[in-house]
Amino acid sequence: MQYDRDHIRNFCIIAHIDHGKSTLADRMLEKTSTVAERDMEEQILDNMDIERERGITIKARAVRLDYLAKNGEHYCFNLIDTPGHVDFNYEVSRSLAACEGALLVVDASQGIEAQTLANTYLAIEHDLEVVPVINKIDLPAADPERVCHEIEDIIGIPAMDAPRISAKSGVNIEEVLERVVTDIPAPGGDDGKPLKALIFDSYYDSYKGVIVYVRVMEGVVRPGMTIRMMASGAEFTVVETGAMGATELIPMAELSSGQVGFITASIKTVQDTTVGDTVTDAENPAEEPLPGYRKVNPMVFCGIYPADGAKYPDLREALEKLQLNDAALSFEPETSVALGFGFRCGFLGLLHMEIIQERIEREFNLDIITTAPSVIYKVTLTSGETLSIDNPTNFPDPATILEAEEPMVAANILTPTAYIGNIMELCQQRRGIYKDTKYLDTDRVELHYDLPLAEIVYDFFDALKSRTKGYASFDYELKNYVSSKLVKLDILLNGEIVDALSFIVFADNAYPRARRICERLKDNIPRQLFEVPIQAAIGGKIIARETVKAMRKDVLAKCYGGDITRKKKLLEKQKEGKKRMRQLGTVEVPQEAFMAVLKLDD
Ligand SMILES: Nc1nc2c(ncn2[C@@H]2O[C@H](COP(=O)(O)OP(=O)(O)OP(=O)(O)O)[C@@H](O)[C@H]2O)c(=O)[nH]1
Repeated sequence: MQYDRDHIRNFCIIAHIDHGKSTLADRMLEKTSTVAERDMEEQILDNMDIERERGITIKARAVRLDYLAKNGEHYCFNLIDTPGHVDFNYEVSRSLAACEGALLVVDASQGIEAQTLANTYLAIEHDLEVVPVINKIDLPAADPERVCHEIEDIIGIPAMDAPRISAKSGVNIEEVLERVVTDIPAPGGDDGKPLKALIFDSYYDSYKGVIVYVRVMEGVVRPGMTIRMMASGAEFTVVETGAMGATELIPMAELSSGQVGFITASIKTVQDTTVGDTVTDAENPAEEPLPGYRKVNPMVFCGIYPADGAKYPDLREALEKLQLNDAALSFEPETSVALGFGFRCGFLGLLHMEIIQERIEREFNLDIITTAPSVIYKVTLTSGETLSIDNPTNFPDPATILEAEEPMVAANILTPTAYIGNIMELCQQRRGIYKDTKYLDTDRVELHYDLPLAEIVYDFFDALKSRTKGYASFDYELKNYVSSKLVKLDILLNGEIVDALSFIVFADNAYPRARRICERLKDNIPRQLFEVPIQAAIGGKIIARETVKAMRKDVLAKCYGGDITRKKKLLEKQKEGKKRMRQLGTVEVPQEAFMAVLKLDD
């Protein structure tokens, strides 16, 4: 069906995690018969397995719906799904830039939370029309009246007549669809101008190459045209253009301004189609790209090694395949004395890192060992040279360092007032610098802290949740680099440095941290045939020590009598048990030890 621009609505759904964004999207697909009910798999928009299991949306997706409104006219809805986690904030901002409006879903039992605010501010910044929707009215704890007031008081947009719905049981979904028609403006744009299309997502398809999701702002794009990516400069000939159905791509002769759709052009890698870039016509290029493009840099790094060294090529293949679809994932080969050949991998944040690790293990069936996550430190040497260090092993000798700097983030913590004390204590422990407190209403505040990224990277979010019974939410963005007293802590097992366990720590915390790590390693390393000293050292000076006592474990001891098959079985079993162990020098270390080192919070 053809729609004129007045009958197009481009919008997204924004919400705090778990407030029901994906469920509402599914209901809208159903009600507009975009997907027949029998084909309706739970949460079509979340189409990765892990997403479905974890119930979180990782990548932005878009879908086109045809809606027959009460006024008897057909409307084309382009619904753009946005990721819901702080790691993916940039992708969210690009998805918003593709829209004219946003449905703001708020859980009627929870009210406004950190991501609700963060996303709403982003939407307002992008001049979107924000339409509040109160969800989960079926819950006994639902208090839609209070939540409407909250939206008016805190965000400052009218909300008293917001649709009150239950996305789960399908109550009042029609009302939401009508609001999209009446409240969200139609897109603008001029087909006569040179092409400008915003890339807001892309993924790799083994038949068509990269499928680029775009919002056309000006001009027209059609098959046969030569297009240029304005940031990367790469040029391609368009093979196909069209719209996104819920389960398939629908080819169309062209995409004109105001429309959301896809382009294929035999593009081999998503690196050529970075989110936020502008697609233009190579023969009649736009003068300026669309605003807001940013190169996304990984913030957190860790080493990934195959548990079985022979699987190194398989690990490379897995990472290459994952990267086809994930421009934010970076990796390069590295070697560790302890772990052999592996890769240094860069991620947007911890969630992103966990997702990639999980996918390598599940989708590629590889056992891997990951080293402690690290941020990028900047070091200026006495020679004047400056270094970026993403691997603790490369941290230079303290004597050669003039200045070391670490990344700071501006953190935004939303909490009921009852937990302010607990949170301040936690932030203090993590070297946070208090900025200010903003009272949102009588029982809720927003705390602002500057925190070192290294201190929140591993378990800050969990620690925050446990100190606030899950009520606080948290959001951050990279702020700047500040000078800091940093040292490299080395761990020695049986007198040998294990490079994969080295990490960088704030100098004043080095002693307690070293002691704690030695204790943890002692708990995690099983007894061996000989006594194993565990030591922590800074630049050769030992600052903590524990010992794993020797023990001889003879698995055959129980096997008196000579049944050889039983003996074999026991030996096999012992071998199984060993698989997850790693020989580090002379000592066998289980995989868990690598992560145990990082748990700061007891
Ligand atoms: N009782 C009730 N539960 C709901 C309703 N809508 C969604 N849920 C449930 O809330 C949980 C989260 O819903 P999702 O739609 O996955 O939330 P989301 O906002 O998409 O979450 P992310 O994708 O992780 O940001 C799921 O268990 C849903 O079944 C509702 O109207 N009532």
